[in-house]
Parts: sequence; C-alpha cells; structure tokens
Amino acid sequence: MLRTETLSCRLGRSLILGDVSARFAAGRFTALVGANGSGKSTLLRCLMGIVAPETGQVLLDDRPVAGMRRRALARRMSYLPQANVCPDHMTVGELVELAGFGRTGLFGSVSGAERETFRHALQTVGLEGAERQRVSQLSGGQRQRAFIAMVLAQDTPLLLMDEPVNHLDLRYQYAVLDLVRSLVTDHGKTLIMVLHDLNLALAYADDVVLLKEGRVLAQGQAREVLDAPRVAEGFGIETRMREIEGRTVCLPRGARMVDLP
Ligand SMILES: Nc1ncnc2c1ncn2[C@@H]1O[C@H](COP(=O)(O)OP(=O)(O)OP(=O)(O)O)[C@@H](O)[C@H]1O
Repeated sequence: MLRTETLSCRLGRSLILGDVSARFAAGRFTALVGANGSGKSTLLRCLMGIVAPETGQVLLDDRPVAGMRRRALARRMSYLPQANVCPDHMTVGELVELAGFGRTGLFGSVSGAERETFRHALQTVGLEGAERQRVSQLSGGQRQRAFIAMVLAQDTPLLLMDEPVNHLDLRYQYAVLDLVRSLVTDHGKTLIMVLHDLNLALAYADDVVLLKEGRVLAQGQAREVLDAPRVAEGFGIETRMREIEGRTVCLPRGARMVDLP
C-alpha cells in the first residue's frame, strides 16, 4: 500500500499541499480528482519521490520512499507525467524499450519475453507496426498513446498516471481504461490516476481521493465520495447524480442542455 502521512509541500514560496494523509490501497484503482490547481500533479510527483515534501512523508509498504534507491523504486512504480517529452529523433520502438531500464539498467540487453511485453503494450494502444516512426511526428493523441505504452511495458506493480486519456479519442480512452482496469482486477496491480472526468472515475475507479486547494476534502469508495454536495464543495458546481443501469452518473444541473424530444 502507498500512503502519505501529514504531507505538506512547498513550491517556491507557495504551500501547494497541506497535511495530506492519503491512502492508495494495493490492488485497487484510485482516481485522484479535484479542480485545476488543487495539487493533483504535485501529489503524484511527491508519491514518486520527484518532489520532496516539506513535512510528512510518503510510505510504500510502510517504508519511506525518500530512502529508497531510484532503480529499486523504478521496479515497483512507473509514472506517466502530464506533459511528456523525448528527444526529437526518438522512435516509438526506442521509447517503449526505455521501459526495460528499471529491470536491466540502461545498457542491459532486451530478452525475448520483454520484446513480447513491448509488442503487447504497443498493440494495446493501437501503435503496433509504428515502431520505426518518430514520436515527434505523431499526432498529440498518438504521442500520448506511445507514452502510455512505455509505462504499460514497464510492468510494475504500481502505476501512477497523470491525466493519461485527456487527448485521446473515445475509442482509446475506453481501450486504455479497460486495459488498466483489467490490470487491477485480473493482475492485482495498483493504479493511481489523475482523472478530470468524474463519470470515468465513477465507471472505472474503486476509490477516489478528492483534493481541494492542496488538502484532502474526502477519500474512500468512488460512489460514496462523489455525491452532489462533495462535488459542489470540491468544484464549485451544481450537479445531480442519477442511477442509470445500476451505475451512478454525474450530470450538470442548471446548465443549458439540449431539450429532449
Ligand atoms: N514549479 C512550481 N512552482 C510554483 N508553483 C507551482 C509549480 N508547479 C505548480 N505550481 C502551483 O501548484 C498548484 C497546484 O498545481 P498542480 O499542477 O499540482 O495542480 P493540479 O490539480 O494537477 O492542476 P490541473 O488540474 O490544472 O492539472 C497550482 O496553483 C500551481 O500554480
């Protein structure tokens, strides 16, 4: 289990996170939600040990992440940042092969099994056959899918993803979310994902951590946390929750919508 204990974080002079004690249960999909600027990306970066907390700590199976070696951490956790960059000349195949670094080191050779993992990751995001294409020459959504493949190919027990489906068309939003859901359900992986779409969080996530202004407003099972009063408090909007085919769906209230015939 990954958790933070009374974590606070300052960037420049601003306190970005304050007193955050969040739990990310093993073998579950936790969606990290909250308004723009509420601190979701900063919290993910603290979890990865990229940003050092001012006070408090991040614990992985009760051990402080701060004391762990980067390589050991890379075998346990993979991370997809919100903005991804790679050298201009890098191909899709080379990008995905970077996934082996945590296991083999930068100059280790790639085994047959790993090649199969890379191929499967590319197939999942619909980029099989694009290995020789330059990442810089792909569309925004295709590029995002290449980076998702790189993270999937790392095959770590824990995956942290920052808004991975934002630029994707619906087919690949669902393909990526279906896949990560099955990694959690069928393969026991632990997933922490920043998601803006509350309906995707309700459809795919087990748990939710809702941030507001750098603090945890609520956490727990998605359907319990995401009710209309909490969404109003967290996002400053009026919504209504409806049950459709046994699922909770969040709809805008008061917004002008198309009249039904
Ligand atoms: N390097 C930095 N220096 C100073 N402030 C920063 C820095 N990076 C982020 N911030 C501030 O920290 C706050 C939280 O940013 P963060 O990116 O974690 O929020 P977020 O919830 O992920 O937002 P979004 O939904 O817009 O992606 C924002 O007010 C942002 O301006």
